[in-house]
Amino acid sequence: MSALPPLVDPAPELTLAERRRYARHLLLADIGDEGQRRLKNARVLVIGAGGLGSPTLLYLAAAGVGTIGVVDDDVVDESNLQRQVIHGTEDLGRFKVESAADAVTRVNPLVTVVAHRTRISPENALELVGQYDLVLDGADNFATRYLVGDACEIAGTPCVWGSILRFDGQVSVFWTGRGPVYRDIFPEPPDPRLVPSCAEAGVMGVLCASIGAAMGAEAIKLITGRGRTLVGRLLIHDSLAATWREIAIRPDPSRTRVTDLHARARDYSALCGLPDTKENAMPPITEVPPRELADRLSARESGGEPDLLVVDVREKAEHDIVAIDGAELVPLGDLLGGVTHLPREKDIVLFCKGGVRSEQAAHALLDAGYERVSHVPGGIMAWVRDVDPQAPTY
Ligand SMILES: Nc1ncnc2c1ncn2[C@@H]1O[C@H](COP(=O)(O)OP(=O)(O)OP(=O)(O)O)[C@@H](O)[C@H]1O
Repeated sequence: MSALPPLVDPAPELTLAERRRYARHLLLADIGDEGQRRLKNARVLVIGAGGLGSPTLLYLAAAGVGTIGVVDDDVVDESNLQRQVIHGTEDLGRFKVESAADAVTRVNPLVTVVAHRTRISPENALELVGQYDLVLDGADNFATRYLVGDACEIAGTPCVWGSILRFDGQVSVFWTGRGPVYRDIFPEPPDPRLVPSCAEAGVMGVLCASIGAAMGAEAIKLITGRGRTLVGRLLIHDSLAATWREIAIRPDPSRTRVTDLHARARDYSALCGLPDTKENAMPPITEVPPRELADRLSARESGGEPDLLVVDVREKAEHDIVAIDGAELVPLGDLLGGVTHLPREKDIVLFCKGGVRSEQAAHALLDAGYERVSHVPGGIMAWVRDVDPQAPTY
């Protein structure tokens, strides 16, 4: 097997407590005392304490990776617990980085965990990545994947990348100078209509363990310089068929290297949810707060507001959990794909779960020549909070 040189120098020595704890690693010829000391000296940044971040963080901690950074700005939601096993029911509503940091310390108090309670963005990505030897990308959106891939390319840092959707997963290692990077394999951001998120399409929870464990193994091999890594290979897992296959991947020599994250800010923000820079900002969409929408829907009931058309751009499965009476369901993909044509004379108010998809739908309608288009900031989650607090959330 052709191994890469170890990423990290060994720490001077292991303590007695460490020797006891890592005894089963010390027995392995390919880890042993030296490999364990390299793990002790390693600094690894995990992007996202969600589905993939959960198992990778727990296993990296258990394995004795000396410094583990975790970056996330989200809080634990009930719908996360089906797969984000680093969080428990008692952690609902807590910041994920805080809940994850507590879990890491419970698993292994000998490692240091650094909680970065923020969203990785073009402004902070290089500074964050620059503090670590290795990055594990467990984010759930393309904007972040491109951003993390670009930041790692600029910093020369290897990135263990994983992705999951429904019953399928993929994993690889991107490392400039050694093999391809994310943009070599996925040169252009995909059409947002073709890339549903797990929140829209669903994901089998246990898949996080399969892909997260593969990511953790790559991290250990990179740090210790043992085994054959996934540099130059993309592993594709179909859990329904119980197959793992691999394809060879290589750098694209014609690709222009990314050297400036800010120049790419539009790419990231256009994809999903990262803030636009001032020069790239799209015109703001008129906002209809939930209470105002409730008033307008009541007015429509009694004959006022005859032109009001409220459109829910979420998926049917989400609509089945919680809905707004009197709204019409037109999933974003159908709306953008032209499957459904909304009447131009209506006063259209769009909403989704949190306000991202409805804003995207609003821009598409305005681009298509519609004039009376607005959306509900914060989506149905804000509606539940402000208008219908008894309704279920997800
Ligand atoms: N730019 C980013 N910076 C920091 N954390 C991020 C960024 N993008 C995504 N994440 C985090 O990555 C994690 C991904 O987790 P996961 O794929 O399980 O989805 P989720 O957002 O928790 O759940 P759902 O999509 O079902 O609402 C989330 O906790 C999310 O907050």
